[in-house]
Amino acid sequence: MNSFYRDTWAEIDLDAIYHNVSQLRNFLPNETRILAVVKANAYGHGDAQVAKTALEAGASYLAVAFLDEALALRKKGITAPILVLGASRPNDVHLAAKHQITLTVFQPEWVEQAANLYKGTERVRFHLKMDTGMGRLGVKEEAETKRVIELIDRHPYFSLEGVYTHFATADEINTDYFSFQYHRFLQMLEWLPYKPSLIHCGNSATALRFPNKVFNMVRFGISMYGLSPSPDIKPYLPYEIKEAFSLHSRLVHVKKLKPGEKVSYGATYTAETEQWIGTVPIGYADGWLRKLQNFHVLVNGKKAPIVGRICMDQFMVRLPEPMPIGTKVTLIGRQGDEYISVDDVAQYLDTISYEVLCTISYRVPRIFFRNKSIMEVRNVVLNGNDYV
Ligand SMILES: Cc1ncc(COP(=O)(O)O)c(CNc2conc2O)c1O
Repeated sequence: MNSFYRDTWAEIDLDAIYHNVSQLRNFLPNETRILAVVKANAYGHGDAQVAKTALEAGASYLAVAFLDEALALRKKGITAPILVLGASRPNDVHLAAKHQITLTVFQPEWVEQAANLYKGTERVRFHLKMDTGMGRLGVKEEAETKRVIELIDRHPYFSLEGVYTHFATADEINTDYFSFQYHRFLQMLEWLPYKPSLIHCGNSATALRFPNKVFNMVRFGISMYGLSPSPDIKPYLPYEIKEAFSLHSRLVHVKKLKPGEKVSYGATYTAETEQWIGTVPIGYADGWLRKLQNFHVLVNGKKAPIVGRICMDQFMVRLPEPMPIGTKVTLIGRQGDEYISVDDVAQYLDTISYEVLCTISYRVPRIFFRNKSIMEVRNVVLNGNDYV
């Protein structure tokens, strides 16, 4: 088990991941498959570890953003089907074939180029992306849709396994645009000369709010990590989900400031009274962003304000009382009766939980807990990303 040499770490509760996926498994009809979205290092939680846990809990498909992420999972021994949700290059189709990775298609020209370039005899699976109103990727017209399918079917080793769309507003209270996209999807599905085996449209919000509108597979992301797709729909979630991510550090320096003394770059903070200041070894290069100045962390179960500018690798807090070096600091998570959620950090930053999670950088080692005990430590700084 490799270690780390700065007292800052993230804790990933894989039991929470297992709980969230198995709850969805019980919530959905038995025939509806669960695809676990593990792109962006599983939203910062650890791609292979989350993938394995989600598969144990009932997921049967995985999804990533681009081909490199899929190849990385294969290198780490993941053999389950993987869908690349984003664009890929026609000349990389041989890699998808070799590693049994499913690609998203949405341009006739792409399929034509891939068919001309691919000389292998291994099967390549595709999911056709339909743009029903997300305005990002996908076919929009009947002619291009039929052309893509015709070109796939014409190739001896290409096969259309799935068709899908993505909703722009499934996490909003108002469902007008959601309904517009859903009905557009129904219309566009009528263009297909046949129904592929997998039809999917639902992200977490759709799966949890409209389980009867997901066809036969859901793409489960944010709520697998225990977070509501948005604060607005949190009261309407059908069952309890558990946050899997927490972030911790330890005080490395404690000092008493006299009135008038300053803290950090720009000397923007001035002690008005005699007070105790602690230094915490995590900064914006770890994804703990400068805009979090004046937010708070937890020390000895109490809130401690972040004072002065956040530095690249450290920040300072005003302590409620003198504390020893090594005192645990919780930036996201629980101490006693106090809790700082990913959503609290997102709200303070005027962003969303997804971005907070994905921003905690590779510099922060991840400690993985399963059955409430440490199963591994992943330190990318020291061991690179190939560490399994
Ligand atoms: C195509 C697609 N399907 C499913 C999901 C999972 O959604 P969920 O995490 O809400 O369950 C995403 C998330 N994609 C993004 C989430 O934030 N920005 C994105 O591009 C996605 O892009």
